[in-house]
Formats: sequence, C-alpha cells, structure tokens
Amino acid sequence: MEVNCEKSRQKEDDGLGWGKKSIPVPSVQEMVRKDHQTVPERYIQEYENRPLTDALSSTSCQIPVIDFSLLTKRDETEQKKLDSACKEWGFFQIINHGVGEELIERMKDREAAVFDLPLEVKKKYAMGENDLQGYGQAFVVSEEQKLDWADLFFLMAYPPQYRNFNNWPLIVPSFKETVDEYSAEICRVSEEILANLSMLMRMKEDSLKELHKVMRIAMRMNYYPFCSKPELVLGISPHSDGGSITILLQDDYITGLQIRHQGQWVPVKPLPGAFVVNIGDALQMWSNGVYKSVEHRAITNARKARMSVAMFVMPDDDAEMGPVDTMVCDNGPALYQRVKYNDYMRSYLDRKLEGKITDSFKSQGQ
Ligand SMILES: O=C(O)CCC(=O)C(=O)O
Ligand SMILES: [Fe+2]
Repeated sequence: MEVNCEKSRQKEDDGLGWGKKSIPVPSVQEMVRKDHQTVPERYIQEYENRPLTDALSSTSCQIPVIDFSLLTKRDETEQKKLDSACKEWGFFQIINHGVGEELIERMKDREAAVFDLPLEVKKKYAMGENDLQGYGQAFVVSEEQKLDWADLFFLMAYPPQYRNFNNWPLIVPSFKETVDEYSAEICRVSEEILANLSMLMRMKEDSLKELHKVMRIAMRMNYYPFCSKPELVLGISPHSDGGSITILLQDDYITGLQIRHQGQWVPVKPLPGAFVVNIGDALQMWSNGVYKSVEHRAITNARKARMSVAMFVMPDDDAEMGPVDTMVCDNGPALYQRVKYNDYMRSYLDRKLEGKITDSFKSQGQ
C-alpha cells in the first residue's frame, strides 16, 4: 500500500502527473464508426453552449497574419503587428515559419495513422492512474458532465528525455522520428516568438526564455469525428490554454476552431501551411493582462472528421506566473498574484475544461 502511494506521489512530482485522473469515457471515433446517426445525451450541450450558427459572429475579420521570417530579423513593423495581435485577439497565424511542408504533411499523416489504429491497440496507450499522458479524454471529472465530441492523445513531446514511451504509439512507423523533427522545429519557432515578445514587453530578448530553462513542449493530438448533429455538440469546450504559447497545426480546409472575440465566436479560417499561435494564461499573467489568453473551442461538422495537433509551450514548474516588473509600472498595479506554474496547473487540471481561471489569481482589490 505504502509503496504504491509513494510511487504515485513520485510520479506526480515527475511533472505531468498533476490533477486527478480523468474518468474514462468511450472513444467517440469508435462510437461513430458503429453508429453514425445517434448522438448520446451525454454529448448534447445545454442550449446556451450549443454552437448555433446564428450566434456566430458575422464578422468577416480574420485573425492577424504575421510573417515569422520578419520577426527573426526583429522587424519593427512586424513586431508592432505581433503586439497588437496579442492585445486584441490573443491569436494570430504565422507564415514563412521555415517548417518544411513535407514535415508538416508527414506529421498530419502520422497523426491520422495513430487514430486509425484499432481501438484495442490505442487502449494499450490509455492514460494511466494520475497521469494525463496517453490516449483518452482529459478533464472528465464527473459522470454527469457534458462530453466533448473528440478523442485525444496527450504526450510530452520535447525535450526527448521528458517522454514517457509507455504511452507512445510507437507501433506507428516513423511516428517517433516525425515527432522528433516536428517538436524540434516547434521549439525553434517558439523561442523566436518568445524573444520578440520579450522585446515588446520591454525586457531583454532572452527574458521569457529564462522562464523556460527547459523548453518543454506537450503535444495534444485531437481527433474530432464527424457528427450527424453538429449543432448540438462541441468538439472541444471553451477554454484558454494554461501555458506560455500554443502552436496549433490544423486542417488546411476544414474550419473548426472558433475564438471568443468581442463577445462573439469568430471562426478561424485555415490558411494552408500556416500555424495558429495563441497566448496562454502564463503570458497573460506575465504581461499583466496586456496580452490576452483568449477562450476558444472547436466545433464539428456533419461530413468530415477533423484533426489538429496542439503544441503547448510550458514554463518551468517553479517559474512565477505573476506580472513581470516592466509590465507593472506603465500598465497600472499588478493585476495578478504570483503563483508557481506547477501550482497553477494543478488548479487548471483539477476541473472540467470550461472557460478561464486566470481571474481566480487576481491580486486583492483587482
Ligand atoms: O483543434 C482545435 O482547433 C483546438 C484545439 C485546442 O484548443 C487544444 O487542444 O487546446
Ligand atoms: Fe486550446
């Protein structure tokens, strides 16, 4: 008994064992394969949360597009565009990022091969006790809660020594090699974005990097099966991401991601070859609320499954998430308390994925 407790505690301290185990739920992909008509009650959202088309923003605005190659040259005009994208949208797409088209296609193809594995095989990689890594659905904390119309694989991707291969679908040829290459490229892109953001936050270029002494990147592969009644379900419930930034690879043609902008849900129309980048809660707090970690969700459609790969850049466990000094003087009093990333993540993961929790870390009187 004692030994087990010790073991699970040690696993928790190893990094990704935060939070409670998510309650196991059926594979949506399998459910749809067996019966593509029925939408079980557990997946039907309350009326106000349904992705009704008339509640959608009619705005034809697109999230800003940033030329990454100009950021590498510290181009001031492009940096200004980045600054206003992070303030007004919390989301942007990057082009000219230098990640090879062939590698991107290979990553998508290997992801498809992973979800294509028979259910019994995928189950071998299921999330374990007190662990988020592996195959399943995260954030299911009660038998009553509404479920997302999606299956996922959550893996610690980078740096390689942080991986737990027990949950890796190594049976898929060249999956590991592809993630090796892909995650190294995402690390390069992320470091560059963090360097530009550091400058925009009036800090030294490597200041944000210093909060990521180990650039850890978690990977979440999402699979949203088609749904016979897409107007009733959500692929992923509204949430903000908890880390520094997220780099999302989405389908080039199927629109599914929506972001909350000026009180409305705005679809993010894919720009083939581009990555979607968004600000996470850590960056919102470091920037004293100047940069926004914006709520987003994914919807499904009646015709085609959609897949995405989200790469979450995570600060060090002991990095403080409160406002940095340079963002406090000009931008009013410190809006947030100081909280270690690891403690923040425990609160983040210990609940149903729903909305934002940054407000519960506001300073007194804010
Ligand atoms: O699939 C998408 O478009 C969004 C995925 C997402 O928000 C996430 O994995 O955190
Ligand atoms: Fe997200």
